[in-house]
Amino acid sequence: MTLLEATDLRTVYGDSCGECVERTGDEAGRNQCPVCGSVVACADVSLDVEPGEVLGIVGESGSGKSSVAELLALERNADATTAGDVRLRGQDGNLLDADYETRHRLRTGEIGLVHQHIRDGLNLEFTGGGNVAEKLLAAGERNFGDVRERVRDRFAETEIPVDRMDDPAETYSGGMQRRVQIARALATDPEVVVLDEPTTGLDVSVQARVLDMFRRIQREEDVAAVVVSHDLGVVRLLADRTLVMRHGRVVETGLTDRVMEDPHHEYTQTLINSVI
Ligand SMILES: Nc1ncnc2c1ncn2[C@@H]1O[C@H](COP(=O)(O)OP(=O)(O)OP(=O)(O)O)[C@@H](O)[C@H]1O
Repeated sequence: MTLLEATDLRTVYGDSCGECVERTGDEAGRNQCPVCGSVVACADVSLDVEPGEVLGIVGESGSGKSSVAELLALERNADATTAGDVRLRGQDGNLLDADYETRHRLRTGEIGLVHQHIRDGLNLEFTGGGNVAEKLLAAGERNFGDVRERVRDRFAETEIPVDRMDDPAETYSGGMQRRVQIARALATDPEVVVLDEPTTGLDVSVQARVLDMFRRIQREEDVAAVVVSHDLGVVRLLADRTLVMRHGRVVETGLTDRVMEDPHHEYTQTLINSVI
């Protein structure tokens, strides 16, 4: 049974004139409405994630990936800017319409998010361990000893030196901060984690180690994930299925191996050729 299902996700920045969606997208070759200037960050985006599956979302900068990630991670609710339907197995109704408390509960318990920018995902003045503990406390854990034990386990699993647990996160290297973010996202054993550009700001050798670490944990714990990246290599390494975005629309979707080896859409072909 599908774990996470999203239908017709849409985010439009600006006072939409009503023609924005039909005047933008892949065929129109732009994401900005020529009539009113609104930016259609994403529209008509539908996807599903099976339990334990990794879905990749790839596309160039500005193609709408983070906008989709924000909606999937329940960072936003339906408002004048956004629309769509997000459902999680075992939960009632469209979660974009859910009240604040329900979304907060799901964000602390069932859906983890690794933000693109460290500053959005971590409080750098807190200790590294405190950043992970905060998530457990928000989810209702009250026993200090259990919280510390859990943080220690997550540090070990994400390969952060446990003896740095009580140091401020701002004293960590970029790779360690990214690992803390992943440890935090996984702290409460969520059903699904959304990783938005997990390699941003890391040099290549650190990127590879962080991705290998995530892949190992993802497989061991069988947690589902949505991995958003402009980097085909990241998606190729992690994702079972891949969705390609351009100008706020999905232009191709399929098994990652198929998309990489036999891309159907001209844009996907260009993306792949630019890497080879
Ligand atoms: N707050 C905002 N106000 C206006 N436009 C925005 C806002 N946030 C994003 N956009 C625009 O929406 C479009 C999609 O942005 P989004 O961040 O979702 O793309 P992306 O594929 O994740 O790119 P990147 O990897 O560079 O973040 C872009 O054209 C962007 O400029």
